[in-house]
Amino acid sequence: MTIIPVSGGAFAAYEVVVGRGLLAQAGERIAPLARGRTVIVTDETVAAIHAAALTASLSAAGVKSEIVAVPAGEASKSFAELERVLDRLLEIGLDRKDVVIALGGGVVGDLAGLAAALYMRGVDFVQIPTTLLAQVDSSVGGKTAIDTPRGKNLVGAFHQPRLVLADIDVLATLPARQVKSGWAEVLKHGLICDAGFFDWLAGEGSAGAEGDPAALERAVIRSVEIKSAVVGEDEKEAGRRALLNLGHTFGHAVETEVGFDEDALAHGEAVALGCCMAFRYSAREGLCSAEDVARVEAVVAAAGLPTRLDQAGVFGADRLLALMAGDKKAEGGALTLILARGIGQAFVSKGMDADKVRAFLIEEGATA
Ligand SMILES: NC(=O)c1ccc[n+]([C@@H]2O[C@H](COP(=O)([O-])OP(=O)(O)OC[C@H]3O[C@@H](n4cnc5c(N)ncnc54)[C@H](O)[C@@H]3O)[C@@H](O)[C@H]2O)c1
Ligand SMILES: O=C(O)C(=O)C[C@@H](O)[C@H](O)[C@H](O)COP(=O)(O)O
Ligand SMILES: [Zn+2]
Repeated sequence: MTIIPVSGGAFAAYEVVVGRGLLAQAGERIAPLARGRTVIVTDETVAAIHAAALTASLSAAGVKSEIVAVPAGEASKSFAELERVLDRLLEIGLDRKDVVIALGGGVVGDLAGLAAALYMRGVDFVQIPTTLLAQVDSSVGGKTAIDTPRGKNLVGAFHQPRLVLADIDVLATLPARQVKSGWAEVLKHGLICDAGFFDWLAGEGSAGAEGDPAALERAVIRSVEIKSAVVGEDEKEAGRRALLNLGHTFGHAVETEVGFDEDALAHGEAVALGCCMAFRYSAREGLCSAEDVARVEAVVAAAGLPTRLDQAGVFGADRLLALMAGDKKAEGGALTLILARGIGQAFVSKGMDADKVRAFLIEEGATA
């Protein structure tokens, strides 16, 4: 078991516990945080597989729990589901000393975290991430949000969890496509700031993309270390945290354009494609080498993830550009992109020239 602290002057420090068999220990770890009552927000798929182990563990530690389950999938990051969850918390009579537990992937974590941020102006919440993506990324750092038809994560709050329990064993039930989707965010962490980690992911560590638990555990630990360091320094994305958005300006626009249909394109797949696009754009600007681009594409493809826009569908350049202009990193109407001088050397690039980005999108296969 590994404990990674997340701390920054701006928020109360908490721990991310990574290891095996943690669901069975959840009750004793959560009991000191909860006066006696918790509500587990989960999705219907995860509820059927993992909720019983959690409720048993809570009950053994003397912690009462109720379950609120939303439909599985990105469509649950909506105003309608947020309202339904908040109404259930009110109906249950949760008070300010009680705790919300998010048991699920990034969808549940983002939705339950936002509900916890809003309920009675904020109650504590614990993240128990059950997808690889949620363990390496979404459960850490306090970004919570829902989507709107105008774009991803446009309504949300920063609300840090009190505790994160990343149990590697729960990943055994995760479909292979979801493991690969989470792997994209792992690769992203290497691409941002750790070339040695990326080398390991490309070689020996690549077994993680196929679900090997030992490789997954190491990938989760290093990813959380990287994310914890960035978030501790810049909780609200005033600067350096934007690096964690590598691949997301392109990726979120494409996800929005496919109507948040994760069967067509899962979030991690969009990030994989977006990272390849960010590297190609960087090479086009003379910032990184063609060799770096080829390596990134090869490692992404070897993990069974998309590298090119046409693998996600047919898109209009102007429509993608308009969606990118609505990205939260845009300033004064100008796009911000996360670009790279090489593998492990990402940087924030503000004030991008929209005409250049449009020309690039057309080169990438978007229609004029
Ligand atoms: N807040 C952040 O910092 C942050 C970071 C990255 C991604 N995100 C968000 O996370 C979301 C994607 O999260 P995700 O990829 O985890 O998707 P998800 O939450 O939709 O989970 C994917 C699928 O796996 C199922 N599932 C979850 N755990 C399982 C398990 N152990 N066994 C079997 N099935 C399981 C779910 O029911 C779902 O059908 C996106 O909305 C993205 O925007 C947020
Ligand atoms: O934690 C962050 O910061 C990230 O950017 C992590 C991303 O992987 C994640 O998808 C996040 O939800 C994107 O945030 P957004 O601010 O671009 O909506
Ligand atoms: Zn992401």
